[in-house]
Amino acid sequence: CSTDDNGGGGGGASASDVPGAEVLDDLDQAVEVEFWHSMDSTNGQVLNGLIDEFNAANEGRVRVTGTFQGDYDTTLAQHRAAIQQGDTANLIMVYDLGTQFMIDSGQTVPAQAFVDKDEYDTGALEDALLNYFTVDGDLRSFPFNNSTPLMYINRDAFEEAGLDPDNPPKDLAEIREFAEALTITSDDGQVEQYGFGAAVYGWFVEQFMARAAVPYCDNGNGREGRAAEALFNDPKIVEVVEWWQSMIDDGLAVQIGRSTDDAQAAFTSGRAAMTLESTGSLGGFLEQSEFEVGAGYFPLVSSDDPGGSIIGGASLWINGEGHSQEEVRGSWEFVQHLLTAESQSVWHAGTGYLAVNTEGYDGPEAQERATEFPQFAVAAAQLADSETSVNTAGCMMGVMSDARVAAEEGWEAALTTNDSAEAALTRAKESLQRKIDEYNDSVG
Ligand SMILES: O=P(O)(O)OC[C@H](O)CO
Repeated sequence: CSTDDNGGGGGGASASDVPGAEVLDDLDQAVEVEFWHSMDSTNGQVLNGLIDEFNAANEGRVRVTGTFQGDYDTTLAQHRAAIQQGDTANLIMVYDLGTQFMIDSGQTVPAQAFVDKDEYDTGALEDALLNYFTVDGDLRSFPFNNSTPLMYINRDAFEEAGLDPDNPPKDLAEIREFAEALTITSDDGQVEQYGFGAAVYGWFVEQFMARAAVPYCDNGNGREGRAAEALFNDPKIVEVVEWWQSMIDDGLAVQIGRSTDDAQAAFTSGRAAMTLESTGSLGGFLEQSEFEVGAGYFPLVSSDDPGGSIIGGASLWINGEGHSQEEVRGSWEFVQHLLTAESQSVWHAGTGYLAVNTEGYDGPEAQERATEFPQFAVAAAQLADSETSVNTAGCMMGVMSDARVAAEEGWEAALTTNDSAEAALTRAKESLQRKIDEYNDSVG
């Protein structure tokens, strides 16, 4: 989560001082490329299809082995351990929160080195994404599975409740209003369908703050200098957590906890008629739901918030340290395959992730999907509607993954103890401080 016009205050290595920055013209021997990623289920199948296609076209030259390493946190943790052991994969998918760490770690060949060497045309790549992954004027990683968060609805449930599925709720007050109509309780008092249910997921805290135009961390969201403090105990988030609590207390929302898998299951099983998730869940939702799935913009906290959303998902980093130049070249060739218009059409249509190469939207798979399911256009429209600002760029901080965990802990504590939302979030913020300080001391 970085933008060049925001200065890249977090700093880090430049394109020229990262190991392996010399990119070969071509390959003169066959190479194996180990690719660590976090895509499973529907998305994993689509990715495997793209890997197989590349391998078939490059037989005897480059062979990519993709391995699912677990969720984003787990993959990054494995990568940190691999750095210590000098045994990193050639190519790694790292989520938005790992961006600053990846830059600071100095293990990767900056994407810019490949672009410059091969005069690779980035013209078709989504501008907002290029901007997002550019720091100090250099593209640092390649966008691939990028997203914005959406409000998902069960269109059948909306129709049964007399609600218009083409107009999903836009803010917290409207979600509550809709949930009152959607919640169904049986004669014996059991809730058969909750109006709403979503995970206590720190990504949503980051997104609610962006939509309300408040920064997540200090020093211009970490872009004017290193972020030294998280700000997620902002009154806007206090309001979200209090609202969440009241939705559960009033029987309108199912209490889910921090598992996004549980939240997805609550939605696809019909237990919750509205949820919050990434556009990258759209393909899976369509596959797993027996009802018609609808999608709208991620909600505002209150109707007068300006809106905007932070780009989510992950990007691809090519490790240079400890790898031969042939492997680096092979990794780059595979990345180019993933970024073609043809691959992006398949990827977007299969998963719901943005087509990072915007020509992918014109591909046959993407066109067919768009005709059948207009929901596939919502994330791109939301991105286009988001003004680039320090808030929609997101916080740049080396311990962002710890910050997300702390925010979730504070939010969950407010839901499960007698602590007020403000007290729980403030305590969580304070518990994070030592990690921020230690990280900043370690990178100077
Ligand atoms: O579910 P994804 O891949 O869209 O990622 C969402 C968040 O950006 C992860 O930090």
